[in-house]
Amino acid sequence: MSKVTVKDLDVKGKHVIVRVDFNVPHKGDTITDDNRIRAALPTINYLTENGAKVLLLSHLGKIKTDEDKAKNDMSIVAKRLAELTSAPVKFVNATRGAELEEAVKAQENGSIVLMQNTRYEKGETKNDPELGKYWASLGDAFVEDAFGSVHRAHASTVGIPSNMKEVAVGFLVEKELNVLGKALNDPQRPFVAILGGAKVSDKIGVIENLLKIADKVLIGGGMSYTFAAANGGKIGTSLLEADKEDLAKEFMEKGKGKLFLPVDTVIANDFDNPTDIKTVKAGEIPDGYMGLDIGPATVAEFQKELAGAKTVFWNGPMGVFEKPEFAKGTEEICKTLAELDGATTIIGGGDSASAAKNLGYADKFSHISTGGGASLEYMEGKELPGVAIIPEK
Ligand SMILES: Nc1ncnc2c1ncn2[C@@H]1O[C@H](COP(=O)(O)OP(=O)(O)O)[C@@H](O)[C@H]1O
Ligand SMILES: O=C(OP(=O)(O)O)[C@H](O)COP(=O)(O)O
Repeated sequence: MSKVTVKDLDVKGKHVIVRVDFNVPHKGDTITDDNRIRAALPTINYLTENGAKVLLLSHLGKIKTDEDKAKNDMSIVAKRLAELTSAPVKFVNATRGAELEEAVKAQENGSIVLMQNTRYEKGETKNDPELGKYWASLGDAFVEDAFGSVHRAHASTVGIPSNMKEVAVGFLVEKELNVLGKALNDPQRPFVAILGGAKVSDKIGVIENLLKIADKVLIGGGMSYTFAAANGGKIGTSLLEADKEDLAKEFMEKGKGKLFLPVDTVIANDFDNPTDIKTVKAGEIPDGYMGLDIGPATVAEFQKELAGAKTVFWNGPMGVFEKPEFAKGTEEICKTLAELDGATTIIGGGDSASAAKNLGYADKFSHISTGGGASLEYMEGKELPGVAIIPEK
């Protein structure tokens, strides 16, 4: 079974609304990573080259105050998009009303209108039925290509397609579903998952599901200390979610033989100003010290478990990789994955994707998802509302 795709639509001369994820990191007016804009280009260019009149919708940032609005003006994305595509791009500083409607009406075949930030509308994140219906009225067809946002049931991701007949996924969503879907439903084995990051509570669903599906689950990062504590280890002032210790115990019980935890850890006396850094065995952290990275013995152990893997899914750094003193574990794991022979290697967005990019290994991975939250929810086995709303062929 596969979803209706943009290729199944007759788009010539039609107004096609495309929900993209242009939620790009930016400092002031400068976009610091334009990957999400580039990732949407195959769909955008296909549509313009085939004579569609394209209306692009996206959110940018989280909008609570007027200051948030000013900081997340979509016009900065319009400028970058115009540099990346040969189709004409018109930015409309409105999310509804005459200016937007007239700009859409005046479109020539093969042109693009990019609307202001969808979250300038309060009804967007509430999936206000009136808003979804109104946006749907601006087009003849709808294409869902915002993979990073398909776990959100918002007016632009779910409201619009619920009000339209001609709906499809774009090439980016199609590719993400193919790669992640293969790992989840029919992985080449051995399938090894590496999970890190700060908190167990953010990763409960994914640990649970991957313990069922993967052959091995390797756990590092801040969340590994809750497991160490649950094992009766000493963890000093490391990150601890005491209310998740029982769950960690349950995971260790269920995952016997396939769940691997750090055997050593890099510790420091202070997070902000570490003056004493050393490596100790896991569960033997002295009082007043905190664990901030996996140690070299853990790297070696994880490398052993990764040897021969045919599918790898990685989400979450192994330590506080933003600080060079505690980045080694994440760097070594990233390098190991980049060098794995004949394996499908997938990064589930977020900080692990930034780490791979910063280290210059991005092109060594089979797939780096454009969605952090979305890829995690998918790997948890959850239904993604923005995908569910698009029919199967
Ligand atoms: N041992 C640790 N102690 C404190 N924070 C940690 C530790 N290991 C990793 N982190 C932090 O976890 C954060 C990333 O976690 P998370 O958001 O769950 O990952 P991702 O974005 O890849 O899903 C990073 O900011 C990193 O510094
Ligand atoms: O950046 C995003 O999510 P991600 O950081 O989980 O990849 C998406 O654009 C969704 O944004 P949101 O979490 O504000 O709804």
